[in-house]
Amino acid sequence: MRVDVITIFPDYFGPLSLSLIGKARGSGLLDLEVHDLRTWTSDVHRTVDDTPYGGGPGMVMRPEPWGQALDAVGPGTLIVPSPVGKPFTQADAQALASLDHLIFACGRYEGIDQRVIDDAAARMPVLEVSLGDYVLFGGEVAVIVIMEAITRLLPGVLGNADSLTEESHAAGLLEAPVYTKPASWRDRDVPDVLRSGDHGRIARWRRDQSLLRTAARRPDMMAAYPPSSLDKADRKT
Ligand SMILES: COc1ccc(Cn2ccc3ccc(-c4cc(N)[nH]n4)cc32)cc1
Repeated sequence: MRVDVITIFPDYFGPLSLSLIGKARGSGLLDLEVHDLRTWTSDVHRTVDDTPYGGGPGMVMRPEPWGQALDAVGPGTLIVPSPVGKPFTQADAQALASLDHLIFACGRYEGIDQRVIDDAAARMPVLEVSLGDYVLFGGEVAVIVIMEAITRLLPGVLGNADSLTEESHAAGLLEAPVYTKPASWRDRDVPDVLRSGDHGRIARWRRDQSLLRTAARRPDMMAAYPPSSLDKADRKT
């Protein structure tokens, strides 16, 4: 997978050289390049922002540098983190993980001139995505989160591919609690079922825990939970 990131803060992406993403880059599974948007400015001050038409607080990112940057690195699938974007989901991560070329546009200030998005959409798929109902300073942190969600789905990145097949978020539920040694810690014991060796019982316990957690913490996920995936044992009689 080829990924181009365009930003005015390239140093924000140091974390993408670490851990499993760093290994994926080193092994060639992920070909990632970070570009400084100011590369495509032409004035002595390398200006990337200007005052908003119609007035209002803050500054807006100018269209010219963005247009030239996207011309240079595109075409590909353009992902623009934004407070007004579609909520980013695991399904989105799975869909994006199957693509060949992603381009991330990291906005700052009050955002990017809308004409940049409209012009790009005329020649490549564009997704404006939100990470949640809170406001960040810019798109960089969102890109790091999205890149983690996508990269862990790339074949060969996670040593234990089972982690993905059993992932409950992909199945529409929250994960069950996890435990490791010691069996007893500060007078708190690991649930006996997890030490029973009875894999069928363990699977049912984990499923029940996932359903309980999802019902308690994410009624929205519970409401959307596909009844077709309920085992007979889970169906309400
Ligand atoms: C319209 O009001 C605002 C517009 C922009 C901003 C700051 N800002 C600039 C670019 C940018 C990119 C993504 C995000 C973001 C994404 C999520 N889920 N929260 N915040 C924030 C961003 C603040 C407020």
